[in-house]
Formats: sequence, C-alpha cells, structure tokens
Amino acid sequence: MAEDSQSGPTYEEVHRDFKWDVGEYFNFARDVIDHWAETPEKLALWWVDDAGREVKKTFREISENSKRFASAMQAMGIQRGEIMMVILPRYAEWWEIFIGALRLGAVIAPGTTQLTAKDIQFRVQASQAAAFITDEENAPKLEEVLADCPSLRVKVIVAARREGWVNYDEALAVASSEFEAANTRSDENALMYFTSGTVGYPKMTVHTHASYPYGHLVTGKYWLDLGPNDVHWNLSDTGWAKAAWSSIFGPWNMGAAIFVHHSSRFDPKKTLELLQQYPITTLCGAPTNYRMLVLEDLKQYKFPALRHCVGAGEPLNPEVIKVWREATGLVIRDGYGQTETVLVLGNFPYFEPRFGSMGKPTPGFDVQVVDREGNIAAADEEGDVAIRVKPVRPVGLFKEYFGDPERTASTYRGDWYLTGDRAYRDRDGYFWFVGRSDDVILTSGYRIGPFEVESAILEHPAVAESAVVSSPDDLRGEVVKAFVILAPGYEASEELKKELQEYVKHVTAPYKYPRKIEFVSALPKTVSGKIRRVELRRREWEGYKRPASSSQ
Ligand SMILES: Nc1ncnc2c1ncn2[C@@H]1O[C@H](COP(=O)(O)OP(=O)(O)OP(=O)(O)O)[C@@H](O)[C@H]1O
Repeated sequence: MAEDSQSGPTYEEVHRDFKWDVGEYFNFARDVIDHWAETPEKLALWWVDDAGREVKKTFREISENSKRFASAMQAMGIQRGEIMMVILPRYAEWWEIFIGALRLGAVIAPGTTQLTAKDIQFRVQASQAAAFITDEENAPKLEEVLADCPSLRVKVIVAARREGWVNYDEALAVASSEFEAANTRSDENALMYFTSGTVGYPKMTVHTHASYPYGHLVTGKYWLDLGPNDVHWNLSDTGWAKAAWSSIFGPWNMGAAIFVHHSSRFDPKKTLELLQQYPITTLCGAPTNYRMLVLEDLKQYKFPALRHCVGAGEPLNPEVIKVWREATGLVIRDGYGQTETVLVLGNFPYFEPRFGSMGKPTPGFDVQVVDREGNIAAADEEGDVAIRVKPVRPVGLFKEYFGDPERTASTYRGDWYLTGDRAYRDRDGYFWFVGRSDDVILTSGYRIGPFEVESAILEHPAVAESAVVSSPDDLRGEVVKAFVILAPGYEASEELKKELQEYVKHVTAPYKYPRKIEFVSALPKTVSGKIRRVELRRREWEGYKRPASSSQ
C-alpha cells in the first residue's frame, strides 16, 4: 500500500502552466487509441466476471476490433453523425463498440441496462437513433416498443443470436479491419448522454469529439492521477456518463489499463476481494459504493497495489473518508462534475484534501460561486456554482441539450454556465457543497443543506445511510426530516430517534437537527445510485395543506 503523494508542482503552478490544446480535428479512436496501439501488447482492458473468467485486451486488439465494428456498421448503412444507442452490461465488447462508434463518427448514446421498455422508447424517439446495440436480456424491451421507433434501421445483439438482429461476432468476423477513422471536427457531435434523472426527467446532453474525449484528459491526468503503468477500476455502470469519465476517456487518454468487473450488482465484499487479488492501483467509486464498503470489516483486507482513491457523483461524507483512511491509509479524494462537464472541481493529489469539500477548480476551468446577478460571492457566502464561459469557453463543457435550445440557454447567466448546485468557497479556495438548488431546506429563517445534516447523522455508529429533506410543519413552514437506514445490529426505536437528534445537535449547529426521523430499509435512488431526495420530498408534501392562520 503506497501513500498518496503530494510532491511535485503546486496548485498555482499546475494552473498557470495549463493550456487546452486541441486542434480543429480530433478523433479519440485515431489520435489516442491507435497511438497506444503502436506499442504491441500494451494492456487496455482487464475484464473479470463473478465466475472467475478473465479477458485481457490490448490497445491493439481494441483498435482492430473497433475498426471492424466501424466497417460493419458502415456496411449496414450507418453513417457519420447518426445516433447509435448502446445498452449493454459490462461486456468487453462495450469498449470496442464505443471506440468503433467514435471512429466511424457516429454519435454514441449509451443507456443503462436498468431502463424499461418505456424508457427505451422515450430515448430512441427523442434522439432519433438509427442503430441499437444490446444483449439478450434487453432486446425484448426494444422489441416491445419497436413499432413506435421508426428511426431505427439497424439492430445488433452481443453474445446471443436472435431473429431480426445482427450478431456482433458474426458481423465483425466478416468486416474489414482496415478502416480510416472519420476526420471528425473537434466541435462535431460525438456523444449523447442522458443525465441521471435525480431531479427530473433525464436531459439529453450532447458532447463533441473534443468536449468529452479530449476534455477528460484533465480528469485522467489531474484527478485520477493516472499514467501508462496504472490499472484503474471505476465501479460505475456503463450507461452513466461517469463511465465515459473514468472507464474510457480519463484512463485511456493517459494510457492506463481499465479493470472491469462484470457483475449484475455491486457487492462490497467481492469488491474488496478483487482489490486485494488484482494489482489495481487506482479506484473510482460513487459515494454510495464507499458508504457500503466502510460497513465491511476492512481490517481483513490488504490492498497491495492500491495507491489512489476518488469519489464523485454525490457529496462524499467526511466520516466515510475517515474510516477508509484508517483502514487503508488512503484518503478518498472527492471530485465534482456533471454529465454536462468533465471534472470541474476536485481534491487533487498535489494539495491537501479537505474532508467533505469538493476541492478546488480543475486546471482549465474558472469555477466560482456567484450571486443572482452573476457577481462572484465573497468567501464563505453561499451561491450558485458557476463556470466561466466568456471570453473563453473551457473545452470540457457540453454543447447543448439535444433539441432543447431553451433549456440550454437557461443554464447560462452572463459570463457563466450554472451547474444548478449551491455551494460556498472558503477563504483557502476550497468549495463546499450545500445542495442542489431544489434540495436546500428553509426553516425558521435558516437555509440548510441536506448534505451537512446527512454527514453529521452518518457519524453515529447506528447509521448506515441517510437522506435529509424538508417536511411540512404548521409552525415553521418546513423542518428537517431524516430518512435513516440503520447499520446491521441496530433496531429502530423512539429512544434511538432521540439519541440521533441529540447527537446531531452536538456535532453540528443545533438548528440543523432533524426534528423528524423515519427509519427505512431503503432509499429511492437513480439507476446510478444517487439518492432521489426529490421523491422523498414529494412524499412528505403530498396532500399537505398549510393551516389558514399560517403566515408562511
Ligand atoms: N462531488 C460531488 N459533491 C456533491 N455533489 C455532486 C458531486 N459530484 C456530482 N454531484 C451532483 O451530481 C450532479 C451531476 O449528476 P448527473 O450529471 O449525473 O445528473 P443529475 O443532476 O444527477 O441528474 P438530473 O440532472 O437528470 O436530475 C451535480 O450537479 C451535483 O448535484
């Protein structure tokens, strides 16, 4: 086990020396994958499944198979610029398809395997997808709605044979491995991602050949801290933008090998075993993964190769970082970004992380907290997280929401792109997440961010996970309510409720304590594992009528 290192250039030096440097044309398959493929035997992908099967693929193999895939799709009539939806579990083929689509210049639209037939119909119709690639388990979902998806011309199935579908292996077997990559412009569409839908209906976020494929160079280099000898494991599902961040562009820009565990669900014990068994050097997980990992008996494990851990996607509770560090000697460095962006804030290895903070701006980004008028807020003052887009627009920012110019325009205020999150920046330049604009609770004149309260509750040993939302109150308008999942071995009781309330009053400012607590066995989450506070809030407020005498 190695220590996180903090040697090398300072934060100021890294920022001063950084320059986005992408040309007019960029194709990740040609400019990055084929570059690494020049080194024979250079490992790109290390795939394992629950049955203990292993597949290793070199950059050369990925390059070749992606050429075959591009040839095959072209032969089936799919052209540059057309949309290709891909819904696959963590099959090794997913990586070849992804690179093949970029090579062809088609626009890849990944989706998660948890989508229903109705979700698929919405996505195909909204994106006007021309091709659909999936597996045996998900093919029937598309078939159910196929009649309503007239834009689809090509259907490819992986690891199965099915009537009406082209088999992936057979198509590649007869396809040419000679394929000249489309000379795509940097500003040409490359990817279309659906957001997690934490707050509302998912948005179709368009990225160009530069904004994600090249833009994630900063994610891979500065935050994931990768180099050509690393083996990097990202726990996220293939359908979420985080897979592009940390299972494709981040690591492969840096020449690192990607470790993949093909499994239908996240199993904390298995995850720890694999970390022990394989020479995995860097780990990227969502906070929900880490919250589950720290409930295990971590003393039983040793991670000989692991040197660097990061988390993103949701706020990461300080208590989780503490427990993980005690057991492994490594901190989990929190990072912040969106489907719309590459990593824009992070605790980078070249400075001391602050637990509970999202860190500082990524090189190449001017990130600030701004007020309603777009003025930069004073230190410690809450405001909107904003990325400067004028006079210079950073490369790692999405192009638009597909077919929704009004929504795209609504994300800008003056010189800023607004992320929709609330935060404050301390005097030393660290950013602290308060909440999504809609999640902030207003009670008795106070503004309370759910994350702070959740983190305080989580410090109590009886708590495995919690979600904090506003709940109606005749007197105060709204109050803080915590939904709590108990750790194994604890029983729900009125006493425990009181104990948790008293506990929170002691670890954070007392006005934030949850006046209401409900013990639950599960929390509503998005397919990417994020807590859907919006759903809990809706439940709380449904049917509530304010008393006539209330002035609120
Ligand atoms: N390190 C972090 N700390 C706090 N919040 C984070 C962090 N990383 C990501 N987030 C949250 O996740 C959001 C980005 O997630 P994503 O792009 O998957 O879509 P979503 O906002 O969850 O879904 P939708 O927009 O459809 O509701 C951020 O805007 C922020 O709210």
